[in-house]
Order: sequence, then C-alpha cells, then structure tokens
Amino acid sequence: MNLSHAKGEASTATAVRASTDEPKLRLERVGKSFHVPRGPDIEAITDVSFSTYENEVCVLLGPSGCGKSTVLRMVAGLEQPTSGELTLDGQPIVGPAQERGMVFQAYTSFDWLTVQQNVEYGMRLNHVPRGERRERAAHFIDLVGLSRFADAYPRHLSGGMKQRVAIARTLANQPSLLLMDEPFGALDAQTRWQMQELMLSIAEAANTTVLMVTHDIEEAIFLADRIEFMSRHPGTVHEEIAPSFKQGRRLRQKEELIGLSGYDDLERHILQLMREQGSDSTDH
Ligand SMILES: Nc1ncnc2c1ncn2[C@@H]1O[C@H](COP(=O)(O)OP(=O)(O)OP(=O)(O)O)[C@@H](O)[C@H]1O
Repeated sequence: MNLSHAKGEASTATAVRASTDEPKLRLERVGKSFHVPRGPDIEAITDVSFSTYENEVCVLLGPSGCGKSTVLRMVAGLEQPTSGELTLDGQPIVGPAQERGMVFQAYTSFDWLTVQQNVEYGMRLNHVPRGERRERAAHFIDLVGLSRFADAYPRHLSGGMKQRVAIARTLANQPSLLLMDEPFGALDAQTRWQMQELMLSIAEAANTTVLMVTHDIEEAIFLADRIEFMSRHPGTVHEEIAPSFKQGRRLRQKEELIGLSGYDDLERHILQLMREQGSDSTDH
C-alpha cells in the first residue's frame, strides 16, 4: 500500500508544483489561544507547521473543532497567531489583504446587486477603472459559467450559482492565494460534485493556489494535491497526505475516482484517522 502519507516523504503532488521549490505559504509552529471572558483561555491550535506550494490545491481536513477554520482565518489575516509565524511569498501575514481572497460556506453575495455588479464590487472599492472592471468581471463570470446570468440578481439563482458568484467575485480581485472555508458545505450532493469539478478547472485556468477546509473525505481526496490532516483539539498537523494514487494528475470528473487503484486504501486510512481523532472532539 503506497499512500505516501508520512511526513517528509517525497510525494507525487510535486508534479503540479511550479519549478521553484520555495513555498508560497508557510506556517511555522503556529499556535492560537482564544481569550474567553470569565473562563480559561481556549487553545484552538498548537504548533501547526506546513507549507503550500504555487498552484497547489491544499486541503485542511480533520475532525470537528480541530481548528481548521482558525488556521484559515489566520492565513486570511482575520485572526492573529498567539505564537509562530505565517508567511506568504516570504512576507509575514499581518492582516487581511487583497492577495488572499476568501470564499465562505454561507453565500455572501449582495442581494441588491446583479451578478455583474457583485463581481465588480471589490474592484470598484479598489478603484479599478471601469473598462477593466467590466472586462475582468465578464472573464470570471464566464469562467464560472454564469455569463447568461450576468444581469440577474442573487435571489434568482440557485445555491450553487450563488456560490459561483462568490468564487468569481473573489477571483476578480486576482488573489494569489484562494482560501475556501467549506465552500460547498451548504450545497446538495449533485451541485456539490459539479462545483468540485468546476473548482479544479478554475484553479487550472486562473493559475491559483488554493487552501481549502472541508470535513468531507471524498471531496478532500478528489480535490487535493496535498492534505494536511489535523488532530483533535487543540489541533496540530497530525499527518501530511499526498494522494499519490492520482500520480500527480488532477482528475477532471468525479467518477474517475471510482476504481482508481489506491483510492479505497486512502479513504480507509483517512476514515480510520477521523475515527481515532474525532472520537473525543464532539464537545468542541
Ligand atoms: N472566536 C473564538 N473564541 C473562542 N473560541 C474559539 C473561537 N473560534 C474558534 N474557537 C475554538 O477553537 C477551536 C477550533 O475551532 P475551529 O472553528 O477552528 O475548528 P474547525 O476544525 O474549523 O471546526 P468545524 O469543523 O466544526 O467547523 C474550537 O474549540 C472552537 O470552540
């Protein structure tokens, strides 16, 4: 069985890396405690270290409460670490910035703006000239397959379409790192796998590095070039997993997973980790 999951083991995920081996994103022994009024501090994560490379899709997976969202929020600059360091392209992350765009689980479109206006919104705030705004918005609306709905309002769109608007809006700001917190968690099963496939094609087309949080093992295996599996509360990276059975390729369609030699072994392995790490974490 070759899961290539041991820390530091050479992984086939390198096949999708750019020529440089410098990490795009690096977390070095990052810890985070939350201060709770009239209670002891909550140590959410401890000693989290991992790197994500240019053009990689890196997935944070682990039991509920292990600190996945906390890690993502720190990379977004929405939370400050209590210890350790986070860097993007070698520069410390000290707060939110346009270079790191975030897509949340909840649909975050503005109801009173059309799809086009929603996608242009961030660029408008950043004083991008009108012509360029229009062009860039149209490009990303096309990329997520919503050109026919550019003038529609979010209330006329399905959940999956609203999430595509959120992705287009985030990408239109041209982030060099796309952060996604359970982006497909609220979608029905069919829309969910369609969005997963779309996300992979977008990551390719827009040359985007992605850091994504999910609970869903199959989603993680399908999307990830690298999985950082976090242990239960307080979370730390328990195991780095490269789905080596994909041989460094990105799959185009979900059904390609079925019958691929190595998939079942990896799913079983991660299920065991989830059982082992999740057994004590439901109270967090
Ligand atoms: N603002 C906060 N104040 C206090 N505690 C917090 C805060 N945010 C997160 N925590 C705690 O930190 C721990 C990790 O939470 P986090 O949401 O990052 O986990 P998660 O792995 O993303 O969980 P889930 O998969 O259930 O969404 C939990 O114990 C949570 O209660």
